[in-house]
Amino acid sequence: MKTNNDLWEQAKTFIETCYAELGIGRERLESRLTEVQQQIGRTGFYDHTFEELEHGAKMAWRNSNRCIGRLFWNTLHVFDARESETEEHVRRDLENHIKYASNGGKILPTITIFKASHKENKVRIWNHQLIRYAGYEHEHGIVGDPDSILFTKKCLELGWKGKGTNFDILPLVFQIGEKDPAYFEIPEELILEVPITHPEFEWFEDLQLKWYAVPMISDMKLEIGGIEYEAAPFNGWYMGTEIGARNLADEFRYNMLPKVASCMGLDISRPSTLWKDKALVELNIAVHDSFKNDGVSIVDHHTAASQFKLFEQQEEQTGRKVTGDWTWLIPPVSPATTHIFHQQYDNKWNTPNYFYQEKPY
Ligand code: HEM
Ligand SMILES: N=C(Nc1cccc(CNC[C@@H]2CCCN2)c1)c1cccs1
Repeated sequence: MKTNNDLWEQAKTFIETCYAELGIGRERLESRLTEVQQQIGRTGFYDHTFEELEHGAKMAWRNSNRCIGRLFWNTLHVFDARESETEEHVRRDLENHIKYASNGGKILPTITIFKASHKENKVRIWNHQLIRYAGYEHEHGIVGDPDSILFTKKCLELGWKGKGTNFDILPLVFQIGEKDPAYFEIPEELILEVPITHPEFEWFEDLQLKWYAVPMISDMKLEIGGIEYEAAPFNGWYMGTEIGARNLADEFRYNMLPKVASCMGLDISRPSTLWKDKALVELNIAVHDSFKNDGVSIVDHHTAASQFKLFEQQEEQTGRKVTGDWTWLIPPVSPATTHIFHQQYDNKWNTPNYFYQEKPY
C-alpha cells in the first residue's frame, strides 16, 4: 500500500520533469505542486491535467525498453476517456479508437486513457488486443490463434458465439467497477485486414492467410507520477516480422513454415537444407508486400532498426540516457544485420511506463 508521502514523491518527480520538458515556467510549476500536495493530503490521490496525462503517456512510450518504435514517441495521439463510466460510453470510445487509429490504413499511433484505477467505476479491458483472432481447441486439433484459446473460452462462457474459422475476430470484453464483464461485437466496417499474397509465388494466396492491420494492446497498465491507469489501449503499426516471423510462423501459433516450404518445393527432410529459413524470409516478404500494396502502414525490421538508431542519437542530444531490453529489441529475423545486436542496453525501468498486470479472469 502506497503512503501519501510515497505518492507525493512520485507526483513531484513526474510534474517537475514533465513541466521542464514542456517549457512550463516556475510560477505554474510551484502553484501546481502546491495544488497536488493539497489534493493528496485531502484524498490520498490527485488528478492529472490533460496536458500532464498527454505528456505522461508519451514519456511512458519513450521509456518502453522493449519497443523498437520509440523514435515517434512525441507523435502519440491521446484521447481522454476518464469521464466514461457506462458500457455505452466505453464501447463508443473503443470503436472511436479503432476507427481513428486505422485511418484507412495510414495508421495513427493513438492511446485512449480511461478512469484511473483508484476511482469508483474504473474500467478494465479483458482483451489482450482490441482486434485479435479467436482460438479453439478441439480433439482433432486447434483452429485459429492458439494464443487466444483461454480468452476465447471466456468469451464463449459470456455467451459469445464464434463462427469457428481460423480468423474469427473476438468481441470487445470489458468491465466497469465490480460489475460483470460485458461483450460487444466490433462492427465489421471498423475492421481492417490484409490478405497475404506473394509478389512472385501465385500459389501463396491459396494458403488463404490474412492478418489484421492495427495492433492495439489493451491489457497493460499505464503508470504516470504514481497514478495507475489499468485501461489505456494503445496502438502503433506492425513491424512485419511480428506477423511473418512470429504470429504466422511459431509452431505454437499458426505454424505456417512447413506448408510454405512444401509449396516452395523445398527439401524439408532435414534441418540442414535451411528450408525453415528460406520459407521464413518468403513469408516475411509476402507480409510486407501485402501490407504495402494495400496501403496499410508497416515497417520492415531494417528500417525500424535505423529509426531506433535515430531515436538513440536524439535522446543522447537531449541528455537523456536510452534504456532498452536487448532481448526484445533485436528482431526475430536476421538480428545480427542490425546495429542493435552489436550493442548493449541498460534495462533500467523508468516511469512513466507501461506495465503488465494480473489478468482480470
Ligand atoms: C509506431 C509504431 C510502433 C512500432 C513499429 C512498434 C514496435 C514494437 C515491437 C516490434 C515490439 C515488440 C512486440 C513483440 O515482440 O511482441 C514493441 C513492444 C512494445 N511497444 Fe512498440 N511499437 C510502436 C509503437 C508503440 C506505441 C505507440 C506504444 C505505446 C504508446 C508502444 C509501446 C510498446 C510496449 C509497452 C512494448 C512492450 C510490450 C511487452 O512488454 O509485451 N509501441 N513495439
Ligand atoms: N507493433 C506493435 N507490437 C506490439 C507491441 C507491444 C506488444 C505486442 C504484443 N506482444 C506479445 C505478443 C504475444 C506473444 C508474443 N508477442 C505487440 C504494437 C502494438 C501496440 C503499439 S505498437
